Parts: sequence; C-alpha cells; structure tokens
Amino acid sequence: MAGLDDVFGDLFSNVDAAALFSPSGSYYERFVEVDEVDVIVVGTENDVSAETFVELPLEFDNISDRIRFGLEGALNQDIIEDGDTLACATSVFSDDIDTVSRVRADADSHTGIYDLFARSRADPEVIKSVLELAIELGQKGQKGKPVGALFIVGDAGKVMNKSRPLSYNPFEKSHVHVGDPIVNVMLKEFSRLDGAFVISDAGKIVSAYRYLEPSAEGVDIPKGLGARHMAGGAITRDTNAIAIVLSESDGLVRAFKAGELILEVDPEAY
Ligand SMILES: Nc1ncnc2c1ncn2[C@@H]1O[C@H](COP(=O)(O)OP(=O)(O)OP(=O)(O)O)[C@@H](O)[C@H]1O
Ligand SMILES: [Mn+2]
Repeated sequence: MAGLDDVFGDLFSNVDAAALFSPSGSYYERFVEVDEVDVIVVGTENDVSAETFVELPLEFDNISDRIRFGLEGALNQDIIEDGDTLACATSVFSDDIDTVSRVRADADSHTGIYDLFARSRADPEVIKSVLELAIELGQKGQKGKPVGALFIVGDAGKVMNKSRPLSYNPFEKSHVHVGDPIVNVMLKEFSRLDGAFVISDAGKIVSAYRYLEPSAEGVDIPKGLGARHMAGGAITRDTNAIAIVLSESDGLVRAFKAGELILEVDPEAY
C-alpha cells in the first residue's frame, strides 16, 4: 500500500539542496541535523545566521518570483549549479513554511532580477530603497490619485549628460540621500511633476525634473508602454544606470537594466 509519503515524497527525493525561504530559527535548526542535503537559506535578512545565505531585496509576494530570485542568487554565488534540483520550502498562506516546490535551476531562464540588485553600479541598498519608495507611491498615490514616477539610479554623471532640465532643480545644492525619511516625503511631493529623478550610485539625489534624451535605438520595451517607460528603458542602454518606473496608467512598478525590462511588480500585492 502506498501512503501519502510515497507520493509527496517525490517532491523532495534526490534533490541537490534544500532552499528554505525565510525560515524561523527553530525550523532552520531542524535542518542543521539533516546531513542528506545542503541547506540554503534565502530571505531579506539572515535572521537564523545560516552558513549559506542568499539575500532577497524584497519579500516577493509572488511565489515564483521569490523562488526564481533565490535560485538566480544561488547560481550567481556558485552555491548551486545549472541543472541542480532543489526542494524550495516557502510560506504562502501563513508565516510558517507550508509549501514545498521542486525546482530545477536553469541558468538559461535567467531573468536578471538578481543582477539588477547585486551587479549594478549603484549600491544594492539604494536600489532597494528606491524600489520600496516606488511601491509605496504606487500604493498610496498622491492625495488618493494615481501618480507616475521615474527614477534613474546610478551612473548619474552620464545620465545628466544625456538629459536636460525641465525646471529648476530643487536638489541643486543639497546633499540628501534616498532612504532618509524626509527625502522620501520630498520625492513623493515632487513626483507630481514632470520628468525623472536622477540618483547617484551612493543614493544622493542629484536632480529632479530631468527630461531624458537617450537614443531609443535598439530598445525593446513591451508594447503599450509610453514615453516615460521608453525614456527610462532607453537610458539604461546608453548608461550603466537602472530605471525604476511607476506607471500612472496601470499602477505597476517596473525596473529596466541594459535596455531590458527585468522586473514587474504590483504595489497592491505588497
Ligand atoms: N523623455 C522623458 N524624460 C523624462 N520624463 C518623461 C519623458 N517622456 C515622458 N516623461 C514623463 O512621463 C509622463 C507620462 O508620459 P507617457 O504617458 O507618455 O508615459 P507612459 O510610459 O505611458 O507612463 P504612464 O504609464 O505613467 O502613463 C510625462 O508627463 C512626463 O512627465
Ligand atoms: Mn501614458
């Protein structure tokens, strides 16, 4: 007689490693005793002081994004190899781990999400702050109305050379950085106005109200997106910046790198 174990056991039989997504300390401890497989912890923080850890920039709400990002990070850090099979344990319905997915690491299905954070010129913390700000802006809008915004992060000198001012720059002589609560309030306020924010690798706000003039040649952005997304996507081909765009029309936050759409998140899901 076959039992449930025989059937569900297929999910984790002969895996190369187990990836635990944001496990509790006690859950992780139980794995330390298991010497059958390597254990990888994936999360926004290494709360359990795991030996092998992959950092997530966001607690991705979408489970496949979460797993894909984790595996991309593990591949990038040479923790796993292309073709390895993993048992990925995550929580979907509660804070506890309640789901196991059997996933094969595929270097070809590389989405670039990990690269966006870990291999960009700009500081990963800066990228994370700007992404969080765009998500927050998408959730709340400006006085209840949907707003759009365009943030160009990194390689600021070159970005400034490929753009022009639409108005006076309120950040002209200031030395303010993203992540600072006051700055976030200012950025939200200015996001009502036209153009892009330019942010340095280290997170300094270089300018607001920039009109970007990249060459759009060879930029392949999804149809239906307008000038803001085109300009944001294109400048990331011309420079080593990344672009984080909040759409006023569909409410989604998108990130572009090297002229390509890398990440799409729905602020309402956070
Ligand atoms: N080249 C540019 N540089 C900076 N900002 C731009 C540029 N082109 C457009 N924008 C900004 O984007 C705003 C919206 O333009 P548009 O509707 O064409 O873009 P979109 O990609 O459809 O964005 P949304 O989804 O928010 O409507 C403009 O009002 C302007 O503030
Ligand atoms: Mn539009």
